[in-house]
Amino acid sequence: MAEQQVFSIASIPADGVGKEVVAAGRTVLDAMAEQSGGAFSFEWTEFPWGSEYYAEHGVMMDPHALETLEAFDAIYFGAVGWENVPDHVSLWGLRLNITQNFDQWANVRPVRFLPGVVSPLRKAENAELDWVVVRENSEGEYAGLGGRNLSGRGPGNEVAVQSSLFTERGCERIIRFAFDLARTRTVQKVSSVTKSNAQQYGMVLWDEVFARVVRDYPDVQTESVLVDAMSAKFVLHPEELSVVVASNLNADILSDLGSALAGSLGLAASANLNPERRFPSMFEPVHGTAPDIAGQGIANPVGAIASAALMLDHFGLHEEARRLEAAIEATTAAGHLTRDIGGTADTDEVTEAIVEALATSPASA
Ligand SMILES: NC(=O)c1ccc[n+]([C@@H]2O[C@H](COP(=O)([O-])OP(=O)(O)OC[C@H]3O[C@@H](n4cnc5c(N)ncnc54)[C@H](O)[C@@H]3O)[C@@H](O)[C@H]2O)c1
Ligand SMILES: O=C(O)C[C@@H](O)C(=O)O
Ligand SMILES: [K+]
Ligand SMILES: [Mn+2]
Repeated sequence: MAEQQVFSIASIPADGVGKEVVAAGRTVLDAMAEQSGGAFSFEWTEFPWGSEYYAEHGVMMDPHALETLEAFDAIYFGAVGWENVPDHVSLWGLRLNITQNFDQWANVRPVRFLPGVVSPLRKAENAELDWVVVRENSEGEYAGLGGRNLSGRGPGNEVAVQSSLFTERGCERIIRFAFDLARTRTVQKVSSVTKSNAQQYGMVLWDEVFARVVRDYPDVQTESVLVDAMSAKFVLHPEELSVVVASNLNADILSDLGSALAGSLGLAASANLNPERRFPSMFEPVHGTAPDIAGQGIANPVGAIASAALMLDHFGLHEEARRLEAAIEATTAAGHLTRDIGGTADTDEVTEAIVEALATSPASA
């Protein structure tokens, strides 16, 4: 028998529904390991970092957290943000602390339409819709550059500067990533998104890099679209999309729009990748902590479980990743739906249904 593959995963459920959906994802992955008959398994270490940790320690994560996390094969993340901590403190203290320090510069966010889930898009009824947002995840509007109270102008006159950073290397690596991804897809097309009519420095640089990189991929269709027009295109002509590459903030917004069009924020998966594999990559649902429904056991676990499928891909377990995606589809098709997508099932029921769907499809390993 082949040697058992053991993957060590740091889980950081953090806050709100993050805890509920990470628990669901772990249940599913452990069931898959069990079904593999010993071919692979997951060694979990859970970290208590997040807003409750902040209340106790005054920091979002342990001061040595990054050193600790470096040893893992991957990070499985929930969501961060709660009312006791300002959102910019919790986000920078946890999610962005990890993505930026581990140079997880490519954030892959597929927009997937699932059987049995009603989309608010009329087009979804008669077109095969399937696209992926590639988010630049290391610079742009999230460079963290700026400051407040620059010259002590006195009460009522405060000023703040928030600068974007665009580097030629940063643009080039994410644009090439988008093209390489497009080559693996049925429709080989890359749509580049900026706002370069107004943002005349950084986003013009992005456009110029895009125009240069395009020449290396003559087999791939391309377009350059302004972000306001792209948001309309998501709604009116989504069938024309395959890979959509955009800066950090623009892609953040577009990916929530994409999830909503597919039916709910609770469905969308994401991978924060360090493609060089110098650091661990991090897998998390696109959504946040959903304070309005947290603690009730009704969160949609599909986004987190589909993120686990992206993690399986990262481990090289591609057939298992496809098997998990098929199990998610079988589950929604059979009507196991949480409330956000019009059903009545709770988190555990959907999770169990996915585990059962896996049990009836043969393991590949
Ligand atoms: N990556 C992250 O950790 C991340 C992402 C987004 C927001 N946040 C944080 O989360 C907090 C809440 O932010 P928000 O309200 O803007 O966005 P949100 O994604 O938490 O919630 C927006 C809406 O989507 C719904 N929703 C989200 N996930 C769901 C799920 N799994 N199942 C069913 N419904 C779901 C919520 O109930 C809410 O109505 C803030 O503190 C914010 O900073 C964190
Ligand atoms: O933009 C962020 O980093 C927070 C959140 O909105 C996300 O999509 O991860
Ligand atoms: K998240
Ligand atoms: Mn977001």
